[in-house]
Amino acid sequence: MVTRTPAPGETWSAPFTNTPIHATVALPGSKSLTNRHLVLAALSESPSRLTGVLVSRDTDLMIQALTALGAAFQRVNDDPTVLDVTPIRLAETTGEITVDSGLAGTVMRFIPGVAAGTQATVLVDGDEQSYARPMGPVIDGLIQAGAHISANGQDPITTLPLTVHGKGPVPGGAVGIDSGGSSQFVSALLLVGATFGRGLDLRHTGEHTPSPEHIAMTVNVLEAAGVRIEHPEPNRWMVHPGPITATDTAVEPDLSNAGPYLAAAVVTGGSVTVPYWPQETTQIGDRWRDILPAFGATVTFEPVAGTNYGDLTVTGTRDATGRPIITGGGEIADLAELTPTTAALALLADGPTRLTKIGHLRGHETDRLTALNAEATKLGATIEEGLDYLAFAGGYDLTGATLESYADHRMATFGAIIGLAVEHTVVHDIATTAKTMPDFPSAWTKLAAGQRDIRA
Ligand SMILES: O=C(O)C1=C[C@@H](OP(=O)(O)O)[C@@H](O)[C@H](O)C1
Ligand SMILES: C=C(OP(=O)(O)O)C(=O)O
Repeated sequence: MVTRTPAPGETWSAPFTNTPIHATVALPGSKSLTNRHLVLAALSESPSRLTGVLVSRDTDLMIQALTALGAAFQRVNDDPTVLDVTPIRLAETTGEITVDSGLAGTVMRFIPGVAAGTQATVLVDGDEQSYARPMGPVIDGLIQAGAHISANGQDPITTLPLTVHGKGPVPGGAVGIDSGGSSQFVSALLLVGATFGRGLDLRHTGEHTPSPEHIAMTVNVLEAAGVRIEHPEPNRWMVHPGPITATDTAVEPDLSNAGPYLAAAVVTGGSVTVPYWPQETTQIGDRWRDILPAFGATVTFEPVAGTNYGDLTVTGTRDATGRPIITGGGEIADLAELTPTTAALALLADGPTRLTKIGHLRGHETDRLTALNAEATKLGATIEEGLDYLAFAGGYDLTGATLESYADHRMATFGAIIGLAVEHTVVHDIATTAKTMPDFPSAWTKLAAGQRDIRA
């Protein structure tokens, strides 16, 4: 099947089907793991090889940023998913450098700490929309640790663009920040803590830390790279100073991006299998195993003996007439980046769903609570938007509409899921999925057309 990739900004008629989808979908590498491994490989004492690297806008931006700071990435056999990484020599990185973060939270939050240890002046900028994303606590934390950062007179610094004045190893020590706005503030500091002279004793001073899975992921990859890190009490992490020794690593498939494909099984009453699903993982996307049954789906897992992976299969339910049955999801908390996909299911469900503890999503690629409310209204649904929750009554009679993406890959895939079940749904700027899944429009079109083997 020939499918044309829509250009940025183009509208895209989301494919609709009333035939149950049955497919196996092979997913590319995890964005969150790829960008953590890239940073640690670049800060490592010795070279390493990464396989299963995600090729997307966010990961390209990370590679470009680390290259600008002195790392080198060599494709093996011309394969962009296999990279040999030559680390940065921080003391030899000098001059004036500009880093483009695009709209990537991982780049804008993780790079300033790396830049602080160089001898260069590093301007960290991004898309205009990135200026709305919170940066304050991570910059404050780096300054507390002794880094030198300025931002055109902003005091305190709260947003991009900003300039890091690298002056060699950051002294480090005790740091306290409120990471309620994003788990990436904690992750960013932990990732570079071992390069600080005294290491890092980090406390989160606020109440709620969003996305605890992503912090666990950071701790996990640091430990795999030989960094000693302690978590003596909730909201406190101690990183010992010392070398980072990244090893050759295979990146797990992106379980968050599995979401829309698995949701396709639920909304059509079909079944979708994702191979290479890790048996043990820190990815938040592993929560689909619990979330999708709440909407009435069945989830099975077939481990592949002797490996850390297996086949995860999600099967939707249909009534006697063949109509897909989606039950209300009930109350689900702390979904972070899984929220837009889950919201699509909640809009298509017969019963109520309440998504709570998602207030910090107002600082994601767009204000996702406002965006989901606006797009639900266009489809004919009335939902309740609280400061940090969304409530869906369910049983809506949705009508097709032109949905906005807001430069947000997950709002674009939200539109695609709705379109599978609601005829005449159009998604504006589906190409924004390139942030983490450049092949999404063509893979989704093939899926909807009944192709059984999909490479996403
Ligand atoms: O560290 C990471 O890789 C991420 C952390 C989370 O950020 P928040 O804690 O801001 O939700 C998540 O939503 C984002 O997609 C990726
Ligand atoms: C919040 C997200 O991304 P970022 O890494 O840019 O924060 C996301 O992918 O849903």
